[in-house]
Amino acid sequence: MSPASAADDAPGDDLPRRPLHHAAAVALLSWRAGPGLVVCQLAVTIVTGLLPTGTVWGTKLLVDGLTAGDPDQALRAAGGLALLGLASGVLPHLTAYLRAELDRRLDRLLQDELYTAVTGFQGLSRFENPVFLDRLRMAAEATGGALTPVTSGLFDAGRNVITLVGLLFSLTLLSPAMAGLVTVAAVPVLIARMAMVRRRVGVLAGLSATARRQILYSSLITDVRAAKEVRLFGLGGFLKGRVLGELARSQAGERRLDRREAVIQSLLALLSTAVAGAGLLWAVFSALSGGLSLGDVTAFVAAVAGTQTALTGLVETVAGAHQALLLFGYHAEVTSMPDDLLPPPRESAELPAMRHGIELRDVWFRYDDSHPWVLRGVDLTIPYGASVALVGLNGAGKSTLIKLLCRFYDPTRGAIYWDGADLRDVPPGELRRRMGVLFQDYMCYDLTAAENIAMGEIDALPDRARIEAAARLAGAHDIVRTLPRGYDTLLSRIFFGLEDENDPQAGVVLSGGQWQRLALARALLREGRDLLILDEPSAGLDAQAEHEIHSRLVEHRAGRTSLLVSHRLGAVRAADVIVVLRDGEIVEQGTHDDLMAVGGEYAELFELQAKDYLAEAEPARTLLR
Ligand SMILES: Nc1ncnc2c1ncn2[C@@H]1O[C@H](COP(=O)(O)OP(=O)(O)OP(=O)(O)O)[C@@H](O)[C@H]1O
Repeated sequence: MSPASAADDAPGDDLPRRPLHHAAAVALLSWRAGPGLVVCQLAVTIVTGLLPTGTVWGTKLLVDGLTAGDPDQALRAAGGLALLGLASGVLPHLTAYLRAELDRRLDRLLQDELYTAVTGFQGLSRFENPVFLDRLRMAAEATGGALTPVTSGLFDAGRNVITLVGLLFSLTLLSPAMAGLVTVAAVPVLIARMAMVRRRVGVLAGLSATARRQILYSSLITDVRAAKEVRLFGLGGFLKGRVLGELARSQAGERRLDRREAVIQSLLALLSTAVAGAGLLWAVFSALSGGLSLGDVTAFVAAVAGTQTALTGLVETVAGAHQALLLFGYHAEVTSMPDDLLPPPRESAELPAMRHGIELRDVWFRYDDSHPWVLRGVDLTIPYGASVALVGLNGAGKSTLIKLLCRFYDPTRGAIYWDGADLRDVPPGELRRRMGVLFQDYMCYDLTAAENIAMGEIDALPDRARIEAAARLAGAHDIVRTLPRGYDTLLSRIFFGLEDENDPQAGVVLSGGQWQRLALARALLREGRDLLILDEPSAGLDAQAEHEIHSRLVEHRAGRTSLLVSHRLGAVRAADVIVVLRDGEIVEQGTHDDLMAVGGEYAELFELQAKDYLAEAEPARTLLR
């Protein structure tokens, strides 16, 4: 296993720990998101936290003033209570606005951090690792307002603590024993709730593989690319069964959890009721024996209820925040992961323009320790200015070799040198800027034709002449020209805006070969790069287009360092060097004539293809006659 994937798997599927550390990180992020908002919320929190204590004492003064026949005290208390009532009515709205605004800013920051981290991973191995993908999904769940229980929770907890201190102080004046009992009774509630939260997040994390499969199956039901086969092969029922099966599995886990929580919550409610009941009995007996005034009893009952409410609120706040913090733990984990290429690429190193070429020295590669070798001791030179063609049967390792040249992975053993510099010492961004690449599984972007080509070099987007030149070279210009809005035609079934939706010519769907030409134009837009790599550039093209494009490419590649992968051997015969790969090993290399003279694997494949073409041509000619 590569060091990066080992780090991704360890320590298993357990939950990120250190909730207090994460709470501090969220507090710091909130401060970065809006220091003014945080200060305002703090002020509002302190005032709101003192409101219940003020109300308890205001009520006691009012009742005592009324029973003692003291109108001044009663009126002052009533006025104070009215002000407290006003504050209780207004402050929640102010709090809600401040929270929402802080959450919006925090969310932008979190998403920025997450996407910066994910786009910063230079290799591909993470994105093929299901453990990492699960963590990424959990990390993404920490955005979109999921951290509200933490940000609001920090203030809510502060408010509840202030309320509690005030009420417990009042309660201690009336009955120290009762104050102690209420506090002690809250401890098991807190412990039980925390355990419940940890368990819930643990169960949800354990179900993430189920959720991943559920998403996979349901996307197959709705994906336009799968729609043809799903209908033709009648796979709808099968896929639906899979989705519902996974759903039932995840719901069973959640159901067990809900039942367990319902039982524990009921027991905790019983405990709170018993404590409140005991307090009420004590107050009644004390009042009957003359130990407490009517105002004291009112204040006591309100204080016990207020304390229990504040304690329950505190426990719920902490529990909710704890759950969100565990999600934030995944976010913190993903955003602090080191690069998956080890050792981390040096950002400052420069890659000089190519002078001599690229050399693979005894390169061995496998995707993972558990996978078989894909490349076995490859020694290959791509000389500067030469066109090299790579051929071989399916699975021989051709695309893998290209991925290593782009440094999406590092060789497991051996090394690749660019003019003598080990690719491990070259910043991947710098390396990739030197290349134009057409991948076998190229992208079709839901963007305009011009944008689809400009994706190869986004700075060239305003330069229509350059885009057109690349399109001409790839044989795409005549196709794009005839589109309803030429280069500005949206290539998509999905319409972006309402105005587009009403335009019947808004989105255009291209054929496979037409997409192929656009993807080729994208690679050719990166003109003047040191290395041009084309992996099956004519796979989807008709015979005429293939011939036309290959003739142009032969011309274009002349004098340029290039690597061409193709199964159509007629297309590679003009290459300076043809390399035959079999099961990850180079078995032959030389010019077309050399290899034909040797009569080995290349010659055999070439003759086979040539014979097929001739055999196909013969009946066609007969038919035409
Ligand atoms: N991401 C991956 N993870 C694990 N194994 C992979 C991965 N990509 C390719 N392989 C395996 O590596 C081997 C070589 O695949 P590769 O795509 O390099 O072959 P290829 O020569 O380009 O084949 P083709 O002519 O079919 O395109 C195959 O056995 C394939 O299963």
